Amino acid sequence: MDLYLGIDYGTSGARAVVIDEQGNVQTEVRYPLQKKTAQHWSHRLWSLLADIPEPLRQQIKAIAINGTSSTVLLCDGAGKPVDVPLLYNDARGAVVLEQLKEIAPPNHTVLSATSSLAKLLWMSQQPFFAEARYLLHQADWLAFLLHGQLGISDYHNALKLGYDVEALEYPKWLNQLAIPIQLPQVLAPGTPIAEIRPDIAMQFRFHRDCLVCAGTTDSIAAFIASGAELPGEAVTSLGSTLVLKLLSHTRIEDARYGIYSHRFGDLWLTGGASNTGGAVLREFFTNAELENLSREIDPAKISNLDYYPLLQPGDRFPINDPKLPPRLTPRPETPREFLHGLLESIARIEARGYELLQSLGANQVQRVYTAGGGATNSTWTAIRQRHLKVPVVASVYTEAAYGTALLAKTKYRNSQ
Ligand SMILES: Nc1ncnc2c1ncn2[C@@H]1O[C@H](COP(=O)(O)OP(=O)(O)OP(=O)(O)O)[C@@H](O)[C@H]1O
Ligand SMILES: O=C(CO)[C@H](O)[C@H](O)CO
Repeated sequence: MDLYLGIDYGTSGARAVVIDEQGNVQTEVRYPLQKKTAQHWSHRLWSLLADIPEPLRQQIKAIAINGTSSTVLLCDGAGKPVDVPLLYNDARGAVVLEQLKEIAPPNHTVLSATSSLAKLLWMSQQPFFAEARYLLHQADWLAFLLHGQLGISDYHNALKLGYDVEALEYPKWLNQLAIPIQLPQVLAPGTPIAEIRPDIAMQFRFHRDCLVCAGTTDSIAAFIASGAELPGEAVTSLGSTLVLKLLSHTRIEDARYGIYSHRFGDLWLTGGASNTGGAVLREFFTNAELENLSREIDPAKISNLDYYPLLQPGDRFPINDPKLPPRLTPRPETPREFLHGLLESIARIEARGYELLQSLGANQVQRVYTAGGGATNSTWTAIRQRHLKVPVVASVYTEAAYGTALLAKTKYRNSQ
């Protein structure tokens, strides 16, 4: 039997899913991510591989990995990180935005405090930069651990670095930054890169010809897993963050609102990512409280509490402002009313996001699939449907790792 392994690195956890040729799940493994260091990521990678039953491991033909979008790190010529990674929502690049504005086209995706290019420019001005040879995304570095080749990425991860996903090259204006670093060579997501390193094949008993493929981002992987495939179909990832992806004939880029488009076959995956979402809910409620209190909420009733739920100042989409203050007051008397206000407010932000995408030219939303921890909340689904005014359905598969395994399978098959 030929099998395919997809690995997902999200905000709170790392997961692995093995699927067969028919797309059936053969096994699923998960670990929490507790530290924001590359060393912790690598420990988790070895644990995930070790937990896949050996008979399955031996039949895996291709592996792909997804990571959080715009989580980047610098490493030396041997692939050793020279400093801690900068996570997707790290906005310290705000201080270099004026410099970037002088060279990047107006409204370009990189003109955001959290873009990979803003992070790279910021890092290039730090003392540790002297040791750096390569800039890699989280998914690139994890795949490197398996295939051993440095400096390779995919055009989903490379979008926020400024890579031109239409012309399939780095734009000329990027050279003006003259940052002395090796930017990754960019492949189509899922492209087989190389066979798994022989020592790793030996240690974990993978077949020697198992291929490691170029990866993607966590939210695109969730989109692939969802079953959405037609223009006008969208996927909201309601995990720690709120991410919108709408399949469209039209490409849209607008840094004012943190809107960008990923290349997706012959179409565009338009959308944006907000810092609001489940991480704010988790700050105030346990998962059990979320379930129990949600059941007591009447979703047909509108909560007039108008929050902008954030854990710290700054959002990326649909308001792109690294200083945007959280708004979590007034605090009502009961936890139920407070939760109702939070769910309603996040639903408003989601609806505002889709309205913006459509007003800027994306296809009209026909249906919204949902992935992530928030997808299980039927009260929230009903509130969101009231705002979105289109059917809101659960994704066919909600695990991003499943989408990444599908990507590996499809690209492996096409390459044979
Ligand atoms: N019943 C619920 N209603 C609403 N939100 C929930 C519920 N249960 C869990 N959540 C939220 O879902 C989030 C966890 O979902 P998920 O595992 O998809 O998050 P994630 O951290 O984004 O995942 P990833 O690690 O893939 O990035 C938590 O932040 C939690 O607040
Ligand atoms: O930036 C994002 C998607 O474009 C997400 O917020 C991040 O990947 C974490 O899920």
